[in-house]
Amino acid sequence: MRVSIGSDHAGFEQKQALVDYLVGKGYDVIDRGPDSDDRVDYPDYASPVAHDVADGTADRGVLVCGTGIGMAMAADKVPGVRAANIINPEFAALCREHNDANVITLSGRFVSLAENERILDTFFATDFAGGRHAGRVQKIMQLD
Ligand SMILES: O=C(CO)[C@H](O)[C@H](O)[C@H](O)COP(=O)(O)O
Repeated sequence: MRVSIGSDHAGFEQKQALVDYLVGKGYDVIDRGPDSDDRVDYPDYASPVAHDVADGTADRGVLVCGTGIGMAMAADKVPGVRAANIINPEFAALCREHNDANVITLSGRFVSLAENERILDTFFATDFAGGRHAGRVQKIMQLD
C-alpha cells in the first residue's frame, strides 16, 4: 500500500517517527514534508497529501498537526477525499468500516506516538463494511 504523509510544525516530530514506523512495516511512503519543525501553515501540507489520495498517487493519506482538526478541515476540501480526525483505535476502525475514510488526521500534541501507531495499524487493517454504509458514503461524495 502506498501512503502519503505530511504534517505542520506541531506534528513534525511524530510525522518523522511515523514515516519510519510505516516504512519499517513495509508501506511505500511518500513524505510531503515539512523537513523541519519550523512554523508552517497546515493547509499547505494537507493539500499535497489530499491530492495524492484524490488522484490515485497514494492509496491512503496521513496528516499530523497539533490536534488533527485543521488538517481534516483542509483535506476534506479536496474532492474525493474523506478525511477523519482520529484520537483512538476504536474510532480508527469505525472511520474505515462506516465511512471508508481514505485520509486520517492525527494529533501530535494530545495523543502519544504509541497510540498513534496503534491508530494507524487499525486504520490500515480495517476494510469498509459496505452494506447500509455504502449509500451514505455515496451521498457524502455527491456533496463534492
Ligand atoms: O489546525 C490545528 C488546530 O485545529 C493544528 O493543531 C495546528 O497545528 C495548530 O493550530 C498550530 O498552532 P500554533 O500555535 O501555530 O503552533
